[in-house]
Amino acid sequence: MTTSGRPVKATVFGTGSWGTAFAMVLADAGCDVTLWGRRAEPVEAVNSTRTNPDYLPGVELPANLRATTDAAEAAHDADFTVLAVPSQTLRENLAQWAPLLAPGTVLVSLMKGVELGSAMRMSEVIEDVAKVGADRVAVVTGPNLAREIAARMPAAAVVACSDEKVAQRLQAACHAPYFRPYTNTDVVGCELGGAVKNVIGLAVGIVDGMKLGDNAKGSLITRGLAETTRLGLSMGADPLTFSGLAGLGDLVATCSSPLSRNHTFGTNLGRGMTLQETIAVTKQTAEGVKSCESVLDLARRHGVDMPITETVVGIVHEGKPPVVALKELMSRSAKSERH
Ligand SMILES: NC(=O)C1=CN([C@@H]2O[C@H](COP(=O)(O)OP(=O)(O)OC[C@H]3O[C@@H](n4cnc5c(N)ncnc54)[C@H](O)[C@@H]3O)[C@@H](O)[C@H]2O)C=CC1
Ligand SMILES: O=C(CO)COP(=O)(O)O
Repeated sequence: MTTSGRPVKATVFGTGSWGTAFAMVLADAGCDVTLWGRRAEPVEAVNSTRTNPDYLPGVELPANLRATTDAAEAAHDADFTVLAVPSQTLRENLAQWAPLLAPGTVLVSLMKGVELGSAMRMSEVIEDVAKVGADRVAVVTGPNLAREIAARMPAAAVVACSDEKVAQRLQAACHAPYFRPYTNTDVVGCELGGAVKNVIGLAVGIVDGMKLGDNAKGSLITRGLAETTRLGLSMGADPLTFSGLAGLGDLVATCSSPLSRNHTFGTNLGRGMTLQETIAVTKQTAEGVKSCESVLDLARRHGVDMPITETVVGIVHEGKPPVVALKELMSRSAKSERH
């Protein structure tokens, strides 16, 4: 309930896997939820059959969740405006929605990417486009594979906002029996954890596809977290964030799960599929494919060495064969683990 005595109103823009699953979490936590979709078909399916067959087949959605294609209707009066579109289209999408936003609404990013060109994190894009301060922007992240959440399997998550009180309000709004959110005020670290783990997930997928074993996987996860932490430190993040849900937690889930699109994308490449073939069989957003370039851009702007990210860019965008890329990664000059 809000202080005015009515249920918390949340709107989720994006009827993809995570947008729909998180709308379900909010509804199960007692919010009055509206889901906005650009296509009429999934919106009608949500309203008439309580399903979203394209993105969450077999999942029955709660009754206190309705969908619309009308952005003004969706945005009206929302306490929380949740954004769940691909990272690279957020700027263009939000520019259309910004004039419709409810005064005082908190904008919540579900996205795990970095904008190409500007190298901006999603919360920065939101502040820029919606012209709101950091205290009105929150991030939800952590080990939250949408299909598991939609099956109401247990998970913890992080809700991050520079204003702890806002994070606590969002925490209360999305705390469902199977979804346990923790607050954090380190927005930079939480966002970097999510965006970079998609890149490391691609690398681990490639190694899995090449059947290189679990030592290789453990090594990549650990060194992947080391380079994420290096980048985070250079950008003012709290290093502890990376050993939490937004860092290690998310990395472990993605790198072990066949449900992860980034991991699966990498596995297909590692098995020998070409980039074009892999893109053709990938029906949903695998953010790391584009964000590996913007993460590398960010690393270069901050003078940080990110060899695994660089290797992924080489394979995904420069046509480097995985065997060659791996050989180069392994033959880098010897270093201290603290580097
Ligand atoms: N699926 C998952 O398990 C999780 C995903 N995320 C993040 O959530 C974000 C959204 O991912 P998903 O919902 O999984 O993606 P998805 O691929 O399942 O859905 C994307 C949604 O965006 C819409 N869309 C695509 N292009 C668009 C455009 N140009 N304009 C407006 N809408 C457009 C699609 O119609 C769809 O509704 C990503 O940043 C992802 O990294 C975060 C945690 C879990
Ligand atoms: O971020 C995710 C889980 O927390 C989902 O990962 P994928 O985008 O790789 O499916």
